[in-house]
Amino acid sequence: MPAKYNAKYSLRLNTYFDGQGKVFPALSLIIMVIFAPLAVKNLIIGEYALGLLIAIFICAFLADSNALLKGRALPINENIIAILAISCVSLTLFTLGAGTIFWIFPVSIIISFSFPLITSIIFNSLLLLTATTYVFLNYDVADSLRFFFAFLLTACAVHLLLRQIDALHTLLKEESSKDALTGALNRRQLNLFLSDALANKIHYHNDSTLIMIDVDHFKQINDIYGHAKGDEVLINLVSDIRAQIRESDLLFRVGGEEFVVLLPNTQLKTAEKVAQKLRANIKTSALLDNRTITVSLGLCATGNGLTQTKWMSCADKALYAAKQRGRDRVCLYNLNQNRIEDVAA
Ligand SMILES: Nc1nc2c(ncn2[C@@H]2O[C@H](COP(=O)(O)OP(=O)(O)OP(=O)(O)O)[C@@H](O)[C@H]2O)c(=O)[nH]1
Repeated sequence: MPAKYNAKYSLRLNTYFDGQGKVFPALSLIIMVIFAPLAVKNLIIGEYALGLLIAIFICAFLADSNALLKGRALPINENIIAILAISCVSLTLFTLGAGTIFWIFPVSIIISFSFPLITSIIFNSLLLLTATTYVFLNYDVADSLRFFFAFLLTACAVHLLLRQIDALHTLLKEESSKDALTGALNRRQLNLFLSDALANKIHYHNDSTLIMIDVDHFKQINDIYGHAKGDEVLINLVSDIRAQIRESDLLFRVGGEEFVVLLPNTQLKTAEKVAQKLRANIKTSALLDNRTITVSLGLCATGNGLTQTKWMSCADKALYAAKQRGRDRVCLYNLNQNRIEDVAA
């Protein structure tokens, strides 16, 4: 996956929504409604320290939520927010008494949803320790045990639920990034990776090369052998290309019988050899019994001032030229001289 997906947001709950930052602002509204009156109440009854702590927690949470909503880095570390929340509910429990013990549960659930597993175990253990200590000091051992296991059961149930959500989320992301027929990455992914490759060129001067591949006379294959056989050819073609390229190279399906291979950190000269290898290999592969299938390929490497659209259009022009010049060949778009050249076999 491109770095874009993970870089900005470390909060678990937010990653389910692709970092759109809408979950925490909603939570902050709920926290305002619940915690603001509690802060005011404590200040009125003279519990200034607790009142102030709750007010600080609300402000910190609002600041982070606002940053998430605007797509900025968190001004206050999320671990500090969690420690503030734990301190607030624990101190409230010790100050206002057993009636406030119920707040431990929603705070624990929010922590589980927000933090990676190990961090949430640490924070929840802290919460459990302080609350059980309160019950033990004010009630008896049996009540302490009852509370301890009720909390543990809640935490385990939430954890199991989160594992399911995580698995489904991963599956959904994978499915939505791939073409259903061939399993190649889809066009949306191509746009993300192209912009990463262009950024790489701008910041680190690393070249990448785009190879556009189109099956020759594919309509004939469909017409003669049927659509199902045509599909089979596309599936075989993808596994054939995959077998020829490196792990770090990326294969996308961008149209019916049109594919793109992105070779990150690869200069044009190397890409020319890869393209010729792909062409020769596909020609000799048994993609469809008794029939030789060929492809035409268009190449374009990153250049200065290149945009995503221009990059794709130059590779497309090279592919079009390869078709025009007789198919089963590789052409490249020379950005320096703005012209299309044949790539020697
Ligand atoms: N089997 C199958 N066929 C598809 C799929 N997507 C598009 N096609 C077919 O691919 C064919 C593409 O035909 P054209 O664009 O005319 O290109 P071509 O016949 O390959 O000719 P050249 O590209 O000029 O060599 C069309 O007949 C489409 O119906 C698909 O998912 N499966």
